[in-house]
Amino acid sequence: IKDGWFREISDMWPGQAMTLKVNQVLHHEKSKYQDVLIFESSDYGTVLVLDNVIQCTERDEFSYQEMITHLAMNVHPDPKKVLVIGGGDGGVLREVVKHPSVESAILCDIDEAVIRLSKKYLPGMAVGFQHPAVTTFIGDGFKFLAEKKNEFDVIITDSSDPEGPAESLFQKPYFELLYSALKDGGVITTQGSENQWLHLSLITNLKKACKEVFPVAEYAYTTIPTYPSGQIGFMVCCKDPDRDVTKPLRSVSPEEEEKLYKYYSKEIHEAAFVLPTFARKALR
Ligand SMILES: NCCCN[C@H]1CC[C@H](N)CC1
Repeated sequence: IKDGWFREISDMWPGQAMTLKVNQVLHHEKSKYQDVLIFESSDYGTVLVLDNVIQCTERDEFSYQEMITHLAMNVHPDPKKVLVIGGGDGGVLREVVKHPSVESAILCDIDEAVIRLSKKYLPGMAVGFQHPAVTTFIGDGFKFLAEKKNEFDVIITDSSDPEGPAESLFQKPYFELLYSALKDGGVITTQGSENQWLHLSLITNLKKACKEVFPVAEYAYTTIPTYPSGQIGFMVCCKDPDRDVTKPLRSVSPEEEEKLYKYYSKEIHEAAFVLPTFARKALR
């Protein structure tokens, strides 16, 4: 933080940096895995930063948390058992438990500090931990998954970026673990390494790795002001070769949508998979 501004400078997005005006630093510590910074911004509410990378802000987190969750949940006919890898701020859990079909929602995050500090400073996201169907594990998601076979209907990988503790969650062996931990017809979403403006080659490789493991693998994106270039993408994959993940299997009325969501809707679900020509060509 310099002269009252936080600057998200990283070699993952060369020559550009989101800056947010800081009112006050609320907490700063070195956890076992990463540097954890939480500050009160002037216009985006409380902000969580890990290793100098913005993870979420109170003002726009709903875009990411809703889309990474409901793009998966709404293309599964009856999701009962859900796993979240990462997601220590609790926002994805808050979204998962909006689905009445959910009997068990398990979260596995490697860093207890993120969970502890989200509960203290980000109550609007950490509310997800309070639901009775939720169980939380602290540990390496990669190792956690290796012991699970044919267990989950939906697995959401809500991780930080490929540089850091989440590195192994962007490689093919991880997608093989996801595949075997899913029941038949299971669905996964993962944070798709940033966006089409910055990392099109990374996304091309990610989609290729997913297609070697899953019969269905599609890339979708959402707009979110505080992520680099104002958007972030997701891989959405399914074990069922006949599932069209670009259209929700289940949806509610527009009135009900306005009660449940601030970003997601069945129209946005379909639009999220419509890519600009340069990206569509690269991801063909
Ligand atoms: N639930 C927190 C979101 C974590 N995902 C982020 C995606 C964009 C990245 N630059 C940082 C992590």
